[in-house]
Amino acid sequence: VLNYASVHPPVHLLRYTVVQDISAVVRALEQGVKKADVDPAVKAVVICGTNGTFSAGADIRGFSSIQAGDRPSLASVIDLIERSEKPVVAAIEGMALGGALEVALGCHYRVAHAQAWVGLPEVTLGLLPGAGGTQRLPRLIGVPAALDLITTGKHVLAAEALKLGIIDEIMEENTIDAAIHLANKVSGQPLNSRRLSLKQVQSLPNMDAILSEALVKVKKQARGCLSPEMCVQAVKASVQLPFTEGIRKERELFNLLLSSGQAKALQYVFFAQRAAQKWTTSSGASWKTASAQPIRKVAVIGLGTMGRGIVTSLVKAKMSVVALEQDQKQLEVGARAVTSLLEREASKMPWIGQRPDACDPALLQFTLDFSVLQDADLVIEAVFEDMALKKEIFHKLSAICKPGSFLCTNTSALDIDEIASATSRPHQVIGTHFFSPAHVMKLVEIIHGRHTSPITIATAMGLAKTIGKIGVVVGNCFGFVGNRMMAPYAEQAVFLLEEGCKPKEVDQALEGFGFNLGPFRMLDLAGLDVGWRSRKGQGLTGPKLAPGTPARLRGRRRYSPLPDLLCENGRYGQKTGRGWYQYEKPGARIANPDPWLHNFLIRYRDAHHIKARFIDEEEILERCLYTLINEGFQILDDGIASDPEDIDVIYIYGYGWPKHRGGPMFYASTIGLPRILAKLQKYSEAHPDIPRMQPSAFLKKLVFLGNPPLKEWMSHAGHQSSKL
Ligand SMILES: CCCCCCCCCCCCC[C@H](O)CC(=O)SCCNC(=O)CCNC(=O)[C@H](O)C(C)(C)COP(=O)(O)OP(=O)(O)OC[C@H]1O[C@@H](n2cnc3c(N)ncnc32)[C@H](O)[C@@H]1OP(=O)(O)O
Ligand SMILES: NC(=O)c1ccc[n+]([C@@H]2O[C@H](COP(=O)([O-])OP(=O)(O)OC[C@H]3O[C@@H](n4cnc5c(N)ncnc54)[C@H](O)[C@@H]3O)[C@@H](O)[C@H]2O)c1
Repeated sequence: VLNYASVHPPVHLLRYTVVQDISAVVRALEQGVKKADVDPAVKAVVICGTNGTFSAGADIRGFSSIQAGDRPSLASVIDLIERSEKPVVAAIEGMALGGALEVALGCHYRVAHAQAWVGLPEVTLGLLPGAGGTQRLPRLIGVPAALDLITTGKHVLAAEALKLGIIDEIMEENTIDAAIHLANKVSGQPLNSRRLSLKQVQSLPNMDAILSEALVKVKKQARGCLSPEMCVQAVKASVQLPFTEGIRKERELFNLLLSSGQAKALQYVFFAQRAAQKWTTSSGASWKTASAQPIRKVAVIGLGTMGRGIVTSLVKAKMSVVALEQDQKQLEVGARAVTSLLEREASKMPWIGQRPDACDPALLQFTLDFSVLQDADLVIEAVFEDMALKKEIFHKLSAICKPGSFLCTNTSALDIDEIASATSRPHQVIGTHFFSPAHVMKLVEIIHGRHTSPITIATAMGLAKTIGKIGVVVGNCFGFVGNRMMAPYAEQAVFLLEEGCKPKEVDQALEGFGFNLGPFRMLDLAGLDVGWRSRKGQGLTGPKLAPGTPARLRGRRRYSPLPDLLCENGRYGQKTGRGWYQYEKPGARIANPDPWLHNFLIRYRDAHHIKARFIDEEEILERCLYTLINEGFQILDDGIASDPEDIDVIYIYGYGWPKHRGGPMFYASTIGLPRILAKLQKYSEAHPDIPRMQPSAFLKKLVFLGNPPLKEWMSHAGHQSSKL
C-alpha cells in the first residue's frame, strides 16, 4: 500500500495499490483518513489507485480466512471516511469493484475516467456487499437500479454510472487532477447532503411490489443459490430500517452467506474457470510454448441446430464467416435462421446498433461452393453425426483449404483421430465441441487427437476466447468429458423409470438440486432421435442388433429399450410435440405429463415382469449424480481431463450444473469421497448388471489415501495414461 501525503497541498492524496492483504488496506485507509482529519494543513482528501486502476476489490483467495467478525472493520473505515469534516473525493480509474466501490460510496464525491467501470460483483461470489454497499447504493440511485446492480453483480461503464447517479463527473483524461480540482473547489462547503448514510431511500408508491417481485425473480433464476435472495433482503432493509439497523442486517446476512458453503463453491468456480484457460498437454505444451494463430476468416459447414448458433457467435464477435450447406433449400433455411438469431441478439444489445459494422452482411457469406472455403483460416464442420460423412468432408477440406488452415469438428462424441485420418494434415485437426444453443452456451470442449499440434490447440482456445466462450482442453474418447459423464446419468434416469418413477419425479428431484432442466426435459429439448441415431450406429438397437438379443441386456450389461421404443413411436421430444412429456404442439416448450406415457410404462413393466416400487428423492439423486461423478473419476484416471476443475467448468458452463454447488467433482469433495464410494458400492451390489455403478479404481484409491482435498487428487492419478 502506497500512501502519498500532500502531493498537491492542501489536498491529501491517498493512493492505494491492488488489494491483496485486506486488513493491511483497511488499516492503511484508516490511518490515512485519520491523519488527514487532524492535519490542519489538509483541506480535502482524494482517494485513488495506482497504475490506472482504483481497485478490483478484495483478494478472493483471502476470503477463506475472513472470519465473520472481520467484516465491520472495512465498514467502520468507510464510516470514518463519510464522517470526515474534510471533503473526500474518489478518483476512479480502471475499475472500482466490490469493496472498492463501497469505499467510493463512502466518499463525498466520485469522479471517474470515461473508460472506467464499477460494480458490486459479490453476489457472483456467493456473498453480498457487506461494507455498507447494500445500504448506501439504494440511497444514492434508488431501489430498482440498486437491486439490479446488487442482485446481478453486473459491471457498468462510467457513462451509465453517471446516468444512474453513482458518479458525479466523468473525465476523458487526468481523472486524479480533476478529482483534486473538485476537492479544492468543494473544500469548506457543508457535507451532510453528500453523506449517503444520512439520506433517505427515495420512496416509491409500489415499493412493496418492487421488492417482492425482485425476490420472486431471483428465486426463479437462482434455483437454490442463496446470495441473490440475501441481496434482496439487504436492500429491503435499506428501505425499512434506519441506516445503522440496516447495516446490522447487512452484516447478519453477510455472515450467514460466508458460512453457507455456497460462497466457497462459487469462489472455487471463479478460479477453476481461469485455471481451465491455462491448458497443458502431457508433452508439456502450453501457452508458453504455443501461440494462437490469427484467425480472420472462419468457414462453418452445416447450418442446422449447431451450425447456425456457431455462425451467430462468430459474427457477433465481428469475425468474417462463410457458411456452407448441402443444397439450396437448406442454405436458405439456415440463412434465415442465422439472420433471425442475429436480429434477436442485436435487439438484446441496443448499443450494437450504434456500431456501423455490427452484423455487417460483408462479414457473412452463404454458399454451396466448397472452393470458397480455400482461403478460410479455420473451418468448423457441423454436419450430421455420421463418421462416413464427416470423413468425406474432411478429405475434401484437406484438398481444398490452404495449407495453414485449421480443421475443426463439432462432433459430440466421435473419434477425432479417425476424422483426422481422412486428411493429409492430422496435426491441424481438432474437436471444437460447442453446446446447444451455441450462440448462448459458454462452453467449448477443445478435443485434441493423437496428432493435434500445440499451435492448433492454442488457436482453438484463442478462437473460443475471441468469441466470448470458455474453452476447456480435453482428450479424445467416445463422448469426451461432458457427454461421457452424461451417459451414465441419463441411463440411471431411464432405469429409474423402469423401476417405478415417472419422468416428472426424476426431473423434479434434479431441478430441486439446482439443474435448470431435469434429464427428461433436457432429452426432450435436445431431441430423442439424436441418441437413437447414435445407439443404432453403435449396434445397440436397429438393424445392426444381433437377432435374439434380450430386450433389456446388451452383453451382460443392463440396457433399457425405453428411449428406442419412444422413437419408434415417433416421439422425438419437443420437435414432434411428444417425447417423455407431451407438448401443446410440435416445437412448444411447456412439458406436460402424458397419460399415454404413464400407461405405456405400466404395460412395459408388466411385459418385463418388473414390480414398480416407490423410489425416494435421495435414491434418485444419488443414483443419477454419483454415477456421473464416478465416471468423472474414471476420466481423471484415464487422463481425458487434466484436473477436476476442468470437469467442473465443463459441467457448469455446458450442462447447467448449479454453479453454487461448484461442479460435480467439487460437489463430491463436499459430500466426502468415502460416502460417495459407500453409496456406489451399495447400489452396484443391488444392480450388478450396471457396470458404470461399480466404483472407479481412482475413487477407491483416493478413499484409501484418506480422502485428500480436491487440489491433491491429481498427484495420485495414473499420469502414464494421460491423453492430454
Ligand atoms: C483505492 C482504494 C481502494 C480501496 C479498496 C478497498 C477494498 C478493501 C476490501 C476489503 C474487503 C471487503 C470485501 C468486499 O466487500 C467484497 C469484495 O471486494 S469481493 C471482490 C470483488 N471483486 C471481484 O469480484 C473482481 C473479480 N475479478 C474480476 O472480475 C476480473 O478478474 C477482473 C478484475 C475484471 C479482471 O479481469 P481480466 O482482465 O479478464 O483478468 P482475469 O479475470 O483473468 O484475472 C487476472 C488474474 O487476477 C486474478 N484475480 C482477479 N480478481 C481477483 C480477486 N478479486 N481476487 C484474487 N484474484 C483475482 C485472477 O484469478 C487471475 O489470476 P490467475 O487465476 O490467472 O492466476
Ligand atoms: N444438436 C445438439 O444439441 C448438438 C450439440 C453438440 C454437438 N452436436 C453435433 O453437432 C453436429 C451437428 O449437429 P446438429 O444438431 O446441428 O445437426 P442438424 O441435423 O441440425 O444439422 C446438420 C446440418 O448439416 C447439413 N449437412 C449435412 N450434410 C452436409 C454436407 N455434405 N455439406 C454441408 N452441409 C451438410 C444439413 O443440411 C443440416 O442442416 C453433429 O456432429 C452433432 O453431434 C449437436
